[in-house]
Order: sequence, then structure tokens, then C-alpha cells
Amino acid sequence: MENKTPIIRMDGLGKAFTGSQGTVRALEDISLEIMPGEIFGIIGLSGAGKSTLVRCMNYLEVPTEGEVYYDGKPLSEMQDAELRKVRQSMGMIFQQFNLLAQRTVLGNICFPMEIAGTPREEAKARARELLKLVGLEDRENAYPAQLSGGQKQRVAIARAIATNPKVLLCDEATSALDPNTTKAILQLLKEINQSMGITVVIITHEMAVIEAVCDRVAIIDKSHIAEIGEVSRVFAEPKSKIGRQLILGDAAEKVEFGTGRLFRIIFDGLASSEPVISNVVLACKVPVNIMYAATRDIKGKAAGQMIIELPDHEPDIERVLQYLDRAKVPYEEVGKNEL
Ligand SMILES: Nc1ncnc2c1ncn2[C@@H]1O[C@H](COP(=O)(O)OP(=O)(O)OP(=O)(O)O)[C@@H](O)[C@H]1O
Repeated sequence: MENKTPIIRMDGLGKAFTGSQGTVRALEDISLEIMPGEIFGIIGLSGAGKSTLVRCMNYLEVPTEGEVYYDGKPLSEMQDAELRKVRQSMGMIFQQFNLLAQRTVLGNICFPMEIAGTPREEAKARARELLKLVGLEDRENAYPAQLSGGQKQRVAIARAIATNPKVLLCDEATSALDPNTTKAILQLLKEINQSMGITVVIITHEMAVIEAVCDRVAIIDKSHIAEIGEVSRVFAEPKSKIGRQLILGDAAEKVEFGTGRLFRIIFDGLASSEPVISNVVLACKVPVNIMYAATRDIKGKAAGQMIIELPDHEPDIERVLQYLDRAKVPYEEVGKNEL
């Protein structure tokens, strides 16, 4: 693997808030690395500490313990001017969009460029380019109140990337949107990640958001990291209790492996193994135990086979097999002595 410096690294990070009600430890012992160009998800229940975590990334909140590194440099050692530059290189979008109501769409997108001292005409030209990128070229004179939620978030995205940031921090950016609009916004974030190489950090409480676009995920539970890893791995085999809860919902309680039925799934180079296994878990709400896997990745498609164990519960098995039929992934049941 390429030896790259993480764009964001947190090392033993903690954040405590002290007020009249006493001290709230919002984050404890958080260590993680976000690599340039990846889409990194942070998921957790309400109050877990997600927003505080993302605000520590650009020092909107100053941690009370540990260190944050941006491109290898500790933020705690930076002077104000350098910290401002780091902040400028991290765009941010929010659940409530935070657009300026008195400004048009074009005016909103020009705003950060005005602050950065970009000449007016240059800023307008760039804003128009960005409007094209987010699919709103015909709405430059509209005011935020005249836009739908999805359109507002598109404007917020264009504004956040106007000054060419290296990182885009998204705090519950799709939580106020319906499922179809959510899908479209996530697709746009993926396109921006791929075409511009911007690292994207997504904070959410919805596993479907993580599944749709993230490469890796950190699960935050009660101020700590419960689990961190490749989305495909975490989905297929959540190790933490909270991970099982978030991914499997009520089905998490039913997990009992060792007594289940075994199926050989054959990957013939037509499908990719990761979405197949994570969809089995997420769409079918059935936990999967991967007993054996010998698959090779060929241009994103898997070839080889995998043996999975499913809980011995007929309706669950039925759902998984129907899913595999629909996905045109061949399978067969195997006996325990065939392992
Ligand atoms: N400025 C603050 N002062 C005092 N306590 C705070 C402050 N900001 C956050 N907290 C507390 O820190 C904990 C974590 O909050 P945070 O907003 O980071 O969680 P979250 O996972 O983003 O939750 P949600 O999705 O509900 O926003 C909570 O107990 C919260 O009340």
C-alpha cells in the first residue's frame, strides 16, 4: 500500500465541556486517520459525540486532550494565520444548509471567495462553474427560500468547495432530506470526491448513508470509537454491540452462529462481493458469518467463492436467497462436513 500522510489524524483526542451542570466528556481517547481522497464516515446515535468530533477536526472546538494533525502538522502548534488557512482548506456543510437568506444563490456561492479576496468577476465566473457542477445553472438569481431542500444543499456544497478545499466535512448533510434526494446528494458528493480528489468526511446516524458512499467508517458510541474499518468488513461482521445494533437493528438480538446453515456463494466476475454481502446484511437485516472466502477482485468485480453461515431461521434465509436470486449471484447450500 502507498505510504501516504493522513490528511487528518487524531491521536488520543478528548473533549470535555465544563458548565454549571458539571463536566460532560463529549469525546474520549479518539484516535483515527483519514487518508487523502477517501470518503470517511462517522456514525453514531444522537449525543454520541459526532458533531463535536467533526468540529475538532478544524478546531472550531479545541480539544481538551490529545492532538489533531492536518497533513502531518499539529493544529495546536499553529499560529492563527496558519490555522485560518487550514480552516479554509476544509469546507463544511450542515443539516440546515446555513445559507444566507438575503443573498441569491450566486451571492451565497461568491461569499467565501469574497472573504478570501477573490476579485468579484472571477468569483462570479467560478460560482457559475460550480452551479453547473451541482446542476443548478438556471437558478443563480433565486433566493434560498425559493429552493427545495435538495437544491439548498447543492448550493451549500457549491459554496463549501468554492475556495478549493482539500476536505469537505458533512455534518448530517442529508438528514433533513427525503430518501431520493439523499441518494442524489450522496451521488453528487461521490462525483466531487472522484473528479476533484476532495477528501469527504460524512457524519450521520444512518447506516444507509455510510453504505451508499463511504470507503471506511468509524462507529462512535458514548464518546468513544467502538469500531473502525472498511465499510464492507464492518457491515459483514460488525464486532461491537453498537455496530450490530446500527447495522442489524432488531435482528442483532437473534445472532447465534455455529448452529446456522451454510451456503456457498459463487462469484463469477459479474458482481462485486462487497455490495452483495453488505446488502444481504443491510437490506435483508440478516447477520452473516463469513466462514471462508477465496475471492479475487478483478476491476471491482469478484471472482471466486465464499461460504457464509446464516442463522437457522427460515424467513431470514428466504430473504437472503431471494436477494441473491435477484442479484443473479449463484449459490448452493453446503453441509458442515464440506468445510
Ligand atoms: N458546547 C457544549 N457545551 C456543553 N455540552 C456540549 C456542547 N456541545 C456538545 N455537548 C455535549 O456533548 C455530547 C456530544 O454531543 P454532540 O453534539 O457531539 O453529539 P452528536 O453525536 O453529534 O449528537 P446529535 O446527532 O444529537 O447532534 C452531548 O452530551 C452534548 O450535550
